[in-house]
This record gives sequence, C-alpha cells and structure tokens, in this order.
Amino acid sequence: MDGLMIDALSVRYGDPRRGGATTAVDGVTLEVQRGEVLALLGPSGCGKSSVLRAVAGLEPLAGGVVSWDGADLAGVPVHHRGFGLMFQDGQLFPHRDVAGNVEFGLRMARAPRAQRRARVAELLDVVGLAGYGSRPVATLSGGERQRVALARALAPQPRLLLLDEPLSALDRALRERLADDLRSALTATGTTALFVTHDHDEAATVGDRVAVMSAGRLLQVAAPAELWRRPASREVAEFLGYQAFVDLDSAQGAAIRAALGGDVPAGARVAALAEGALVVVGRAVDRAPVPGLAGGSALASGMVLASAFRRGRMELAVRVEGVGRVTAVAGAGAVAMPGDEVRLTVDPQAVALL
Ligand SMILES: Nc1ncnc2c1ncn2[C@@H]1O[C@H](COP(=O)(O)OP(=O)(O)OP(=O)(O)O)[C@@H](O)[C@H]1O
Repeated sequence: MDGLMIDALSVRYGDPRRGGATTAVDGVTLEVQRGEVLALLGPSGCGKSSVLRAVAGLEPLAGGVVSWDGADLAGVPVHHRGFGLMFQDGQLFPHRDVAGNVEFGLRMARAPRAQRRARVAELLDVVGLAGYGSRPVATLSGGERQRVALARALAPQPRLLLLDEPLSALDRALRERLADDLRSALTATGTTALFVTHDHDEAATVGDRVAVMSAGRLLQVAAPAELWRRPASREVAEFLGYQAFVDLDSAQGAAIRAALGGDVPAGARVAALAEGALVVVGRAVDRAPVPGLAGGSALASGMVLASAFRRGRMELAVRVEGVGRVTAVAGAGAVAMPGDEVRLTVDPQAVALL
C-alpha cells in the first residue's frame, strides 16, 4: 500500500495503574493515499489531534500500527519520518524575514543557496505572497503568517504534511478564503496531507475525502458530496449540520417522500434536513398555488419564530409540527414576519436519507 496506513490505532493518556487512563483514540483505521488530502473532522476533544500526533511520532501508540508505504514507523523518530507539521499558530521565527522562515527546512537539509532562493520564490507564489520575501514577519497579518507557515512546511517537500487546525485562529471570512487557497497549494504541489479540523465546511473544501470522528472512534470516511448525501448515521448527520430528522413513515415524512419522488432508496427510514431544506412559499392565509409543485399544494405549515438576513437571503426560524424548529429560507417573493403561519415546501437537494 502506497502512502499512510493507520491500522487499529489507539492512544491513551494517563497511567491506568493509578486509575486515571483516558482512551483518546480507540481502534481507528484509516489510509491516506499518496497525493491525497484527507480531512479529519470531529468535535473538540474527539481525538483528532491525538491521531495526528501519533502519526507524527509525538505520541506513543497504545495499540495498532502506523506505516508509510508498507513500512512500520514504530521506532522511527519524529525527524526521520519525513513528515511536515503545521499548527494553528504557525510559530514563525520572529527574528527571520519571510524568506528566512520559508527556507529554514532547506537550510537544515543543506540545500545550495541558489536552489533555496528558487524554491522560496516558487512557494511564496504558491501561497499568494510573491514578493514578500524580505518582509519582517512582525509586519504580517494573521492570515499572511499562516501562508508563510504553509510555505515553510511545504518547502522541504515532506512526503506527508500534517496540519492541525491551521486556520482556526483566523476570522471567518479569512478562514473561508484561506481554505480555498490551502486546497490549491496542496494540490498544486501534489502534497499528501492529513488535515485536522472541527469545521465541516473547511473539511469539505480542503479534503478529497473527509473522515468523521467522535469520542475516539471513526464514524465514516467518504468524499464530501457522498458524505453529505448519505451520512452513515444520525450522529454523522448532526455533526455535518443537519438540524431536523423526520421519520419517513410519519405524515411529514410522507410529504418529504413525495417531494423526493423516486429518489428514496429501499430501507431509508429517516429524512435529515439541512438548514434551508424547507422553503417558505407563502403565508397560510394567501392560498396561492406553490410554483413548481404538482397540484400546487404545500408540504407542511409552520409558525415563523424569527427572521434574519444572512448571506444574501432571508432565513426564517420556523416551528413545524412533527419536525421542530428549523431554519427555512424564504422562496422567491415570499414575505413572512414572526408570528405568521406559513406554508413550506422541501428542497430535495438539502435532504439526506438515513
Ligand atoms: N496530554 C494529555 N494528557 C491527558 N489527556 C489528554 C492529553 N491530550 C489530550 N488528552 C485528552 O484526550 C482526548 C482527545 O484529545 P485531542 O486533543 O486528541 O482531541 P481533538 O479532537 O484534537 O480536540 P481539539 O480539537 O479540542 O484539539 C481529550 O479528552 C483530551 O482531554
């Protein structure tokens, strides 16, 4: 097998003889093919960093095997694994300029000066900082610092790059842009990477596949589109942000079945609704037909609790009988105020079946 293989990995902290052992990672099996970017996604404390640290050689294994290209890494020290590391706080060398930071690993490897220069220029270009080489790092913004940290981690061409929440210290808009840029930098350099994050959007943006972890265990590994379309369990769906779950045998479930048409696989019992899966088509008192729906009838009705304008669209918190409180979006031309009884239809694209 080419690349990284993590087989039945367990990591424990504390001394069991003193009665205080925590199992942080419990039998995780995972592979990262050469050239692949795998995002490891899960809530805080689920053991993501422990997996990463065990792969890096920073944490002893309580069980299992970590191997590269089929060779067991047990006994191979951190600095002989050929892996790069990047953390939330890029930890740049404050007394070196940007180029001095980026070329650090190449200096350690005694690469000749001309080669170092060329590689630094190439990587600054990859991370969108062409021409920044002589800037003192103290003058950089938080986002620029993380770009430099990324260039520095990529410079020695690590056979595997381990990234632990590299964007989580940045504000939201910057994080979204940097997630795109991180993905481009990793693919442009053909870097094999294991990327740890608690943010599902970030995982889907950066990873070729996403591995979902909870309480030390692996729940599902799939490409982003597949993961969102077919979450393996309610737990995975909840973590991906699905906010309401409807029994397909209930009255509301029957309406959802109808909206999905023939796309309901045998055995599906529950519909998971993403934010915006329910679309407000009008107030209950205005009995206008619903555009695009056979017969023009709405699927459900609910009471608007609150409304807010987010990301360019009107979002309404609606309480729906048998479903609960959901975030619905206002369909074209629909106007609704808190307290209004509204009619709703389903956006099949935002429904997953469990
Ligand atoms: N050095 C340690 N000593 C004792 N317990 C630890 C240690 N490091 C981590 N843990 C515990 O192991 C569990 C997993 O921690 P880990 O840092 O791997 O999770 P995580 O998913 O990366 O979380 P976060 O996103 O908050 O960093 C947690 O319960 C944590 O408290």
